[in-house]
Amino acid sequence: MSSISIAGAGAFGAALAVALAQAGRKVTLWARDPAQVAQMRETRENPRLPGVLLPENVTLTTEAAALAGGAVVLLAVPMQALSGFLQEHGAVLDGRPLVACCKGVDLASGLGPTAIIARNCPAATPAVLTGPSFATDIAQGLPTALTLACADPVGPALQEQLSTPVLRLYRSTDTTGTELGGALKNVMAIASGIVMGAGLGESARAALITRGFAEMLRFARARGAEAETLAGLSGFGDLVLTCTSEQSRNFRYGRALGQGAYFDPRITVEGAATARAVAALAQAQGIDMPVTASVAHVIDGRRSIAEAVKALLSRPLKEE
Ligand SMILES: NC(=O)C1=CN([C@@H]2O[C@H](COP(=O)(O)OP(=O)(O)OC[C@H]3O[C@@H](n4cnc5c(N)ncnc54)[C@H](O)[C@@H]3O)[C@@H](O)[C@H]2O)C=CC1
Ligand SMILES: O=C(CO)COP(=O)(O)O
Repeated sequence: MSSISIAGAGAFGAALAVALAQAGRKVTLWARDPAQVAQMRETRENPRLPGVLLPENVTLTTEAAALAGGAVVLLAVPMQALSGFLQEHGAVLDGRPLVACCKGVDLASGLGPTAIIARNCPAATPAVLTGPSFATDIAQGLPTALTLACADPVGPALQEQLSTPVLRLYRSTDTTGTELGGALKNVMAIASGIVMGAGLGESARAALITRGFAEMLRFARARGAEAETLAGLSGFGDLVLTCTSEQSRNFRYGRALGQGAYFDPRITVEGAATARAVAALAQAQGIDMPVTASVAHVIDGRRSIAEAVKALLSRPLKEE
């Protein structure tokens, strides 16, 4: 029985733990907060996944050293926490496959998760697991398909280790395209939420998703990704899911912006920091990213939504 370690016991880390344990894997799930671990040990539930029991073969720990027992380690902390997590604990994790399960671009460095892994754990094999999947769906055992990207020949073995009868992984070697698909779709989900919250209509949302996808493709290709990757689960697939579902936190955050409503700042919204990071990278490299720039402007209060919409609609007419 292969053993899998998961760092980060939020909604996604816990959901993956449930899915993999139910498929017979021995799972070690790490969280930094001793009170949260004590509560999960007692109730066998994760507060973000009410009603879902953590199987017996999930061991809960606050000791990062215990993660080193896994043949594979999944990194399910939020993107902006990944660098700090690996600076603190990378030494015990180095030398094995480290699979980033977070979506975004690090604001401080402009790097994606695989580059953050490589920088902190030079002997590790970086990989990415991402695609259209709400944690609650995975935890309930609903059918889900994800992309597992790894540039190393160990990719097929990882795919086997992390697939289950209901969690179907497709393999890729394009780590750049795969991680950018997951990062950029969150920015578009915020934009989509803004459109709906501001009452701009479903036609405007369809236009936004389509032009947003063109922009995702432009940015990813400029950074060496393959266009086909962006047309897959971790680009198009996750874009469709999060731009159209009220379950998406990025969508709900955008909708609150569009409505001028309050949004709880404790909720993880990966697209906010990523919009800022990508807008800065695109500007520095001369890549046209009007939707991303508008999202960054609105989030930072540099433009009202009305101003952002006016600016987008008054761009010079062009070929599709
Ligand atoms: N929730 C979902 O449906 C899905 C989430 N993801 C991705 O998974 C990643 C994690 O998201 P969620 O689990 O949903 O977030 P969450 O908000 O449910 O949980 C985040 C967890 O990370 C912990 N954490 C925060 N900062 C930390 C740090 N510095 N060191 C260690 N732990 C830290 C928090 O205590 C919390 O337990 C994100 O990148 C998200 O995009 C991917 C697919 C689905
Ligand atoms: O990435 C996700 C689904 O694939 C989850 O989306 P949110 O982070 O917007 O909730």
